[in-house]
Amino acid sequence: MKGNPILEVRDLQKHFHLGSGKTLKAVDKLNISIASGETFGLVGESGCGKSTAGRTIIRLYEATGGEVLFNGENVHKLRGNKLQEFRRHMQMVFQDPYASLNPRMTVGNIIAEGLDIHGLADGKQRKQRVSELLDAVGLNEEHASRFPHEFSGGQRQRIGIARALAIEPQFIIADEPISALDVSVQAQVVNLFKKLQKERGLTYLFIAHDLAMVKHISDRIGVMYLGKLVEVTTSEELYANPLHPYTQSLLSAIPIPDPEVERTRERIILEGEIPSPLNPPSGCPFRTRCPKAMPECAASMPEFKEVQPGHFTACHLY
Ligand SMILES: Nc1ncnc2c1ncn2[C@@H]1O[C@H](COP(=O)(O)OP(=O)(O)OP(=O)(O)O)[C@@H](O)[C@H]1O
Repeated sequence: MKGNPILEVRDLQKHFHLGSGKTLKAVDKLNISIASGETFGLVGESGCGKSTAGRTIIRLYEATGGEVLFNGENVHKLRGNKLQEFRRHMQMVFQDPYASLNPRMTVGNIIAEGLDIHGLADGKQRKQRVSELLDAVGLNEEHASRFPHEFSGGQRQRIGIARALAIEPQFIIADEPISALDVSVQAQVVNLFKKLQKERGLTYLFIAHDLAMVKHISDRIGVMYLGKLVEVTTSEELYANPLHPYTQSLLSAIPIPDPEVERTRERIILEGEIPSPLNPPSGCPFRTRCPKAMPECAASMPEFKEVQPGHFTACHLY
């Protein structure tokens, strides 16, 4: 990690208590530090707890346990003005650019919502800010009077990004912001995130299930499985030297454009489905699908530790 942490997540837990009296541990003792100006990619299959982690960090959900420190302050203890201030500094971009924009509001009013809530600009100044924001995300000021349905998926996500930027946050949680978009526009939106980061010194938590795209934006990547982090390291290191068998299988599923390499390389096909988080396996949560599982994997949960400089994993092989 480069620089001082802006966000520190310590032993974060989010449990859902279901009607049946059962408890679903969607996020189980998550630890992440993110430096100012860094992009941390959080990846894993559907249902592993990525969105719940993001929503608990930004306090859309109350945490069951652990803490989230933002600029050194415990987010889940903030009240009143301090909470309001935190809400200004951390914003979220959602996955579905169709569902997350109010269809009855003009684009200008959607983008200015944060300015209105926080009383940051009105009249001419508000209009000016909206037009600057549209420009920053590659749209133009005429778009302000239109409605979301008049735009393509990629353009709508640009509007969602402009809305998040309006109150000049330091930190953005992007929850699968490109998953709903056509492959051809995914790279454009990733490039927009990168450009905005450079211009504004933003820090990102970038949530994705697709390891291929996340590589292009992340400085470091954390891989999640059944509510737990199984591996964290830099993007380059994760691709060059994945340690956890789960990461190895995710990487082996990414197609390689060179047919000769693609034909000869080994694919790791995981057997079975992800176990239900309501009834997780004993020991390591991945052991029921792991091609390298050993008896001790059922007996105890491996410790999450630094096995090479800056490279952390939770696996009994190391
Ligand atoms: N509000 C909720 N009430 C009960 N269970 C929930 C709730 N939200 C999420 N879950 C459960 O928590 C687990 C983690 O879900 P989450 O949406 O965080 O995963 P994810 O990795 O982001 O998946 P996806 O990419 O499909 O959104 C899942 O088993 C899910 O069913």
